[in-house]
Amino acid sequence: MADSAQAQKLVYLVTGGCGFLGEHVVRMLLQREPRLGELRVFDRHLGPWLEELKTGPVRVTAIQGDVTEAHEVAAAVAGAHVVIHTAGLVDVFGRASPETIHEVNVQGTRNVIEACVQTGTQFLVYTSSMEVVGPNTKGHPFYRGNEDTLYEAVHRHPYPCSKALAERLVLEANGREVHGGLPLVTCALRPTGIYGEGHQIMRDFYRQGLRLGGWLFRAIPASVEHGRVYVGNVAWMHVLAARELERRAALMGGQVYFCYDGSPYKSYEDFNMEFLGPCGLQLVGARPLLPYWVLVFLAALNALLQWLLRPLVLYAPLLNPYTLAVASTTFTVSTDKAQRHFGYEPLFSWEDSRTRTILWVQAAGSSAQ
Ligand SMILES: NC(=O)C1=CN([C@@H]2O[C@H](COP(=O)(O)OP(=O)(O)OC[C@H]3O[C@@H](n4cnc5c(N)ncnc54)[C@H](O)[C@@H]3O)[C@@H](O)[C@H]2O)C=CC1
Ligand SMILES: CC(C)CCC[C@@H](C)[C@H]1CC[C@H]2[C@@H]3[C@H](O)CC4=CC(=O)CC[C@]4(C)[C@H]3CC[C@]12C
Repeated sequence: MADSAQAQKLVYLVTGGCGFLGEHVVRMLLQREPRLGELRVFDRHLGPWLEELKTGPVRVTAIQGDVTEAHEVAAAVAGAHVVIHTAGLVDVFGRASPETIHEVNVQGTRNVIEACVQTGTQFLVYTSSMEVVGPNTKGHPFYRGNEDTLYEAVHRHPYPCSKALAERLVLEANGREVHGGLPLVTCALRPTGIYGEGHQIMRDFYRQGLRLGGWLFRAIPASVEHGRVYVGNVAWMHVLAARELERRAALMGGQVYFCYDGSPYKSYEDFNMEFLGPCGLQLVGARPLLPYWVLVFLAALNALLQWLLRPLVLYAPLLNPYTLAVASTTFTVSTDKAQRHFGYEPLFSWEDSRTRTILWVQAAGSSAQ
């Protein structure tokens, strides 16, 4: 990827390329990366939509594989110039065991790093999460913070623990010598709560509202701000970061970047209503209908039931002590680091992001998608 090879076509690998974010990264690369020569999409479950991409000018290679299998990862990485590692087990509901979450998120990331080192792939962008910072278990607010804001990051839940460990591995790997003698250049992107087309929890809230006759009931005070970012902008940030890692290796290598855009600061529920409202739902109550201690009790009861029922059935409701703590603690970012370091500007305005999401909720809510 030297100056003389400006026209060189590059091979990109996207792990988790069939997930909610991964699919947007894949489509964004195809639309906006002029140097793309081959796109490898690696996922445990390949989506049927990949077939339609194979007819375009860029070679799209679908690879069914598991990031926990080092040899499968190494085979997929071999010959790639850039890896965008989005694959992960996103589970804060207790569906998977802590061991499985660790295996996929930490060992999987270790496998990706080692594959880059062994095969000589020099550029790695990792999808981290706001959760590597917080909210912490003490419920301290993180109000319009940035990458340098001091915050007591205390993790107990397996998901944020795994993302924090994996992020550290990626950052520590920056500068390692890869096969061929060049240095590995890595960075980590930390999205806040991602929304947009394909957001399953949003679809679930919509369906639940429809079942309740069009009503949703406020659980969290409107004053609690929750950071959200549109999936198209998160994808765009990945594409830009991957593109600029080579040119700005000294500046970007080993750095973390929060993902941000023009989405407004609101509570989790009020933000969701930006989409669910136009789809005909109403949020009842200016204040939470239940006192907070009742929610704490219900969340604890859900956790107990999950544990008791585990031998018989998987009981994994949205409300548990961890999700309640995340939803009821202010966590918002305000930063321009990605703009300063690699020229990121959101590709989609808030109005555009909102419209696209509303159209998707309407379509997804009424189909079996
Ligand atoms: N959804 C959100 O709000 C946020 C997500 N993130 C991170 O973004 C990344 C993508 O998340 P989403 O798209 O929301 O999740 P997702 O569950 O929709 O996508 C993850 C993809 O990874 C694949 N995958 C899981 N285990 C795998 C394995 N062992 N081997 C190969 N592929 C595997 C899944 O099949 C899936 O296609 C994750 O790393 C997550 O931690 C970060 C912040 C917020
Ligand atoms: C009435 C209930 C208390 C409402 C429950 C909402 C929760 C299911 C969601 C509230 C906040 C979400 C999390 C947040 O957006 C940050 C995240 C980052 C990630 O990396 C993965 C997803 C998530 C943990 C996200 C999950 C759902 C919530 C807990």
